[in-house]
Amino acid sequence: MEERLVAPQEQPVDREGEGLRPQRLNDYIGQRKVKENLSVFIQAASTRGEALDHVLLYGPPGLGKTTLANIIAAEMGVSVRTTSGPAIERPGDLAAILTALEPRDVLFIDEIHRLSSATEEILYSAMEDACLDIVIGKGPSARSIRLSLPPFTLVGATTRAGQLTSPLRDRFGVISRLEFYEVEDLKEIILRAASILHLRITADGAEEIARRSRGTPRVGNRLLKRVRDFALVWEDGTVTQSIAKEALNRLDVDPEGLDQIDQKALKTIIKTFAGGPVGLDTLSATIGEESVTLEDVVEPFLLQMGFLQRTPRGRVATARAYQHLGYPMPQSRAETELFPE
Ligand SMILES: Nc1ncnc2c1ncn2[C@@H]1O[C@H](COP(=O)(O)OP(=O)(O)OP(=O)(O)O)[C@@H](O)[C@H]1O
Ligand SMILES: [Mg+2]
Repeated sequence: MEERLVAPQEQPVDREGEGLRPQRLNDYIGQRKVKENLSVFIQAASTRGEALDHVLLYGPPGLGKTTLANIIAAEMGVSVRTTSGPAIERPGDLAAILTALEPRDVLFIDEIHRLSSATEEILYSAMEDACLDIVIGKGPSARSIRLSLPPFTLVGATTRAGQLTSPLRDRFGVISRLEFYEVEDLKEIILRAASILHLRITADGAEEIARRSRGTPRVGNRLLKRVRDFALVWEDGTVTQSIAKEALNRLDVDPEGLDQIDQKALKTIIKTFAGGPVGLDTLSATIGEESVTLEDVVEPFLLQMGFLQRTPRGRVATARAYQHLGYPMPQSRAETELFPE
């Protein structure tokens, strides 16, 4: 399958815009609560000359977890060592990383829910007591030695907080959930990106792209780069609202940011399953998408936007979905929505 223009996961086109990643907390737009809290904790830890407490960042892809991890290190004035759950194959790999840290450094572990359990256990004492228990040798002659570590900050990121074990989750002092961005914040992010890329863009042009970006900065930056090409070929290069509309319609990103897969999912629920409820597996088999794709990347956004509801009996299309796609809502269903059981 061709990659979706609105997929929140990272694509090669996103990496050429590395310069767009904000470096300091002040340039990090939106997520006010998360930012304000972190800023207090960072100032307090800096004033005491201590390492910042361990921080867990969770939320859907593309909302700025990796960006924030790097910002935390920059604000603390320390180095960041980056790795990921699947990259750490053996406990020894993690031990090597930990012992090489300088005092107060940040260790960023992306996809932390994918650590092996043996590796995770090493982390427990490292996080809690800043020490490592290593077993040397095998069998009866095996012995355990304890190494002490410099104080450090673990920043963990995950899209699936539910998959974290509770002993690991409990060892984070700060747990921050990133939310989908408001249109106003995305607009600001897009204006900022345009200025870094030396693009001319109108305020309503930025807003049009923002509305279609699924609450996700990564998608916003990607759509901006696409629209830029149309602006250059069709007009004088300035991204205006009409160019943004026209370009994104052509690219099958609708006014609310839904693409063909989202539309297909909703239309199938409405037409084939009379509005639902329908189980995730049945739905994914009918539209020919994997159920993990549906659950991880299609559904969160449709739920957030109020196009879809999750009920114990399955997924249901809302009145808003009927309206957006231009289908009349059957009378019987309109009543259940007005008077839910
Ligand atoms: N608050 C923000 N302000 C401005 N730009 C942002 C913000 N958050 C994210 N971005 C932009 O979005 C891009 C994607 O963010 P990032 O890589 O941090 O997401 P992520 O949450 O780590 O995603 P994943 O779950 O896929 O790892 C960044 O390169 C940056 O350009
Ligand atoms: Mg990331």
